[in-house]
Formats: sequence, structure tokens, C-alpha cells
Amino acid sequence: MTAKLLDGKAFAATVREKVASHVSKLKSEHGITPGLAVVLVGEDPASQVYVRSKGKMTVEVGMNSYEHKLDANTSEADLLALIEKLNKDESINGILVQLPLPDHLNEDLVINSIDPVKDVDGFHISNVGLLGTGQKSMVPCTPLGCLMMLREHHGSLSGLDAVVIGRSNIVGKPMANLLLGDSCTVTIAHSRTKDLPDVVRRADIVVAAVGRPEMVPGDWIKKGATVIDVGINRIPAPEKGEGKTRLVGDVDFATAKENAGAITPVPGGVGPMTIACLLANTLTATCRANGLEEPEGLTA
Ligand SMILES: Nc1nc2c(c(=O)[nH]1)N[C@@H](CN(C=O)c1ccc(C(=O)N[C@@H](CCC(=O)O)C(=O)O)cc1)CN2
Repeated sequence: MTAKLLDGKAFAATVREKVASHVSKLKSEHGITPGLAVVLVGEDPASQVYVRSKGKMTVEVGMNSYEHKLDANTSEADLLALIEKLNKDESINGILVQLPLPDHLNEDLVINSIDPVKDVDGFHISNVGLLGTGQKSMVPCTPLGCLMMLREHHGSLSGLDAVVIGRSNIVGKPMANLLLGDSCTVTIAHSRTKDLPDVVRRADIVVAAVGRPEMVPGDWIKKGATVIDVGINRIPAPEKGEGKTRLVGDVDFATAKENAGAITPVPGGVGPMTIACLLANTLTATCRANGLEEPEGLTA
């Protein structure tokens, strides 16, 4: 059996189209243009690429994009002062601080200084608490993207056995809460989980978010299961030439696709959904801030 490929790149394009059409209505019917501020501290090359891409796609869906690129040595006080300014700025509906931050900055402190209503990453402790208690919140972009792809493929997720491998605050924990919200039976597995292969073999849905290249082999995957690979790992690719690299996920795609019913590729799976969901969250935040109806199908 060869799995159906869940094409995140194509799906993300449809999400961005929906966002663009809502933004166009917001402008024409209410005179509102959503604004997203992205803050980058330092010169991490991958972060620079993601931030550039966020800015470009924000403009493409008709929103205003504000980029704040700060020196790697920026003090915590200066960063917090910028966030405070953005919190008060009425033209800004969404604020995102690109992660990881340089080591001298306290990530929790910085994230929790963002107004929760503008926290389009859904990382603020208030949003974490709201999601954990099943209340309306801002939802982290990558898990939201995974949920959208799962709903699109399965329709209802109710009653399905799901395993989330990885317990990070950014993906693993919110993903587990979202699956629980859709009535899955959820297991969170991690480095101390006993007999991980056995746990994974029972699952109808496997979400791998550990950051370890190809650690989930195909023979852990139950026949017909849906595999969502969140890992984006760059590994050496000598076959492409000296010093060349390639991207792989946390799942061994070549063997997993033989057992899975559906699987996301890397690249082109979950990754593109992250930015599409950021735009969806910015639209949602704008609607909430203005007391307008939220867009359907773009939230959890
Ligand atoms: N504040 C945040 N920081 C980070 C987040 C986040 O959601 N909020 N997530 C990641 C980085 N990220 C967005 O910020 C991101 C990662 C990957 C992709 C993506 O489209 N990946 C492509 C491959 C890209 C490549 O060639 O390297 C894919 O998977 O197809 C988009 C966004 C960490 N920081």
C-alpha cells in the first residue's frame, strides 16, 4: 500500500486564498486592514528566511506587514519596550517574536509581555491556559495547521487513537490539546516513553514532532494510519555533491508511506501551513478586536 500524500503546500495556498478573500471584505465593508508585526532579534539564517517569507505572504493576502529587525545584542529592556509599543498600537492586530531568541533573552518573559489578544503565535500563558481548558484562544500555528490537514483528510477525528511524539510547548502539548478537543484518544509520547514502537503501532494518527531525523521507521506505523510529520531536519546529502544538505522529517518517509494511509512530506507538508495559519490567526485576532464574526474554517 502506498499512502496518499497530504500536500501542505497546496493546502496552505487555499488557506491563504480564504484569508485574502476575508481581508478584502474587511477592507471594503469595514475599512479595516489587519496589521501584523514580526520581531526578529539577531541574524539566525533560517529565522531570516522565515521572517522574510512571513512579510511577503502577509502583504500578498492584503494585510499590512511591519518588520522589526533588532541587533543580536538587543537588551531585554529594549525588546520589552518595543513589544509594549506594539501592544498599544491600534494599527497592529498581531505580534510575533520569531524564535529562537538569543540566549541572553528570557523567552517566557518576552512572550508573556505580548498582549494575549494580539498573540498570533498562541504562545502566551493566557492562550495556553485557554486552549488547555477548551476555551476560545489563539492557537499555535503549526499545530493548527496539522489539525486543519487532519480534519480535511478525515472529516471527523472523533474516537480516533492519536499519538503525539514530542512534548514541546510550541507543538507537542498544543497539538495534544487540539486532538483532545476533537475527541481523539490522545497519548503524548517522549524520550522516556516505555516501548515507543508499541505505542505508535496502536495509533490511527501519528504526529511526530521531536526534531530527530527519520527516527520513526515505517514498521512502527499501523496499516492505514495518518502520519503528520512536523520535523524539519537538515542532514548531509553527499549524493548531491560535497557539502550539500537535504531536508528530512522525523519520520522515515520511504518506509512509512508503505504502511500509512496518508502522510505529509518534508518539505512541502506541515511547514507551509505554519505561515498560512499565522495569517489566519492575524485575521481572527482582527475580527475579535473589532467585534466581528470570525472566519469559518480558519480557527480551531
Ligand atoms: N515565533 C515563532 N517562531 C518559530 C515558529 C513559529 O511558529 N513561531 N516556527 C518555526 C519556524 N517557522 C516559522 O516561524 C517555519 C518553519 C518552517 C516553514 C516551512 O515552510 N518549511 C518548509 C521548508 C523550508 C526550507 O526549505 O528550509 C517546508 O517544511 O516545506 C515555515 C515556517 C520556528 N520558529
